[in-house]
Amino acid sequence: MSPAFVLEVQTNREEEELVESHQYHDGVKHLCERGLAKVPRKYILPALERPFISKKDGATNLKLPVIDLAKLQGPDRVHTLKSLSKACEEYGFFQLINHGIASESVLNMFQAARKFFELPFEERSKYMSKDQSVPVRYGTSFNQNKDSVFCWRDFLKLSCHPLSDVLPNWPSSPAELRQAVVNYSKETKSLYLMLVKAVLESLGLVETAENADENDSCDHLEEFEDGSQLIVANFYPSCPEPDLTLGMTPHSDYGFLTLLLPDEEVKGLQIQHEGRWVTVEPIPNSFVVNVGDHLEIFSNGRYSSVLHRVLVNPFKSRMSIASLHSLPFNSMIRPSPKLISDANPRQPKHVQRIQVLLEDTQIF
Ligand SMILES: O=C(O)CCC(=O)C(=O)O
Ligand SMILES: [Fe+2]
Repeated sequence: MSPAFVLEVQTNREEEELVESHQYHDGVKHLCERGLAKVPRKYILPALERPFISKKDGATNLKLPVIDLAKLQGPDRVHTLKSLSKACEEYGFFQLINHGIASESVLNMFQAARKFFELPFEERSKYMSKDQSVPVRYGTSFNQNKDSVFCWRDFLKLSCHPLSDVLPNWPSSPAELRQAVVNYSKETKSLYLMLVKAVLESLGLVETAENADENDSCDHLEEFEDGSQLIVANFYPSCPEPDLTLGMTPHSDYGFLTLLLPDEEVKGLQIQHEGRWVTVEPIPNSFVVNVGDHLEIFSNGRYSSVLHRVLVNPFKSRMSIASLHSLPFNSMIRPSPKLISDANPRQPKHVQRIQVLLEDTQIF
């Protein structure tokens, strides 16, 4: 074979890959709409990273520890705080029931997000951007600018703080989206603040509700009130070969807490627990809440930001809505001094696990 011929074949292949990779950047939904019988090479994970490599993986469904918000606010608070602490230490996850957010608000949020994903590609693609700091971003995979293998997910990310600044940038279509996200983000923010208060209390950083000096606990909460909030709508189309790819590859969330509404009909979220992948069984009308990297750092490793991932399936698309919360942009996240002691020294290893970092958040 002449060198010129080899070069030509190589160039053609590179060109093909370029054309292909452009298609992949348009998202999985767009790709599936054109009909797919097989998973394209770009989404095929190396054999050892595929979802069903071990028989044990995913064989068990897991009922996460349940925290009842109504009990957290009543006479059972101290006992419930202990359960909260145990869940954050042992699982990094819990399900929150009786959360008080109206089902209408949840439904409207899901419906608006679903309608967004159903818009023609030209409309959705207006919000594609490489810039991670923009207040609205439609995209695909985990980080499409870095991933060598893509995951089977499209997303819409809406920055929610401060609302008055970001709102004019949010998609104007579908018509109901802005109002649905405003309502939902306000409700999840106040729920998050209740949970943060409980978390601080469970770590012994504020006094129990009955004894607390109002001003003292408010001081602590101010930074959290002004914190960042990102709402992420995830869409995972059904997949012809689900054992070759993942909706989201193993990751931990960057913030303090994530309040997740998983699809109630379609399972898919798996967490790493006791050395294996287990599938979360969502309880209807509840949130799945997880500890993020910033809380792991802040708690000096007492609470765990646990790896999780998402399976896809050949039958049905899946949706989830995540609300990720942390301190304001540019804040320093470091272990609370009260949680560092000779017996529990500062744990630098916990800082290294951060995988998704808001660009301006410093961690040291
Ligand atoms: O779709 C899910 O159940 C999980 C989504 C997730 O992990 C995330 O958005 O960070
Ligand atoms: Fe996550």
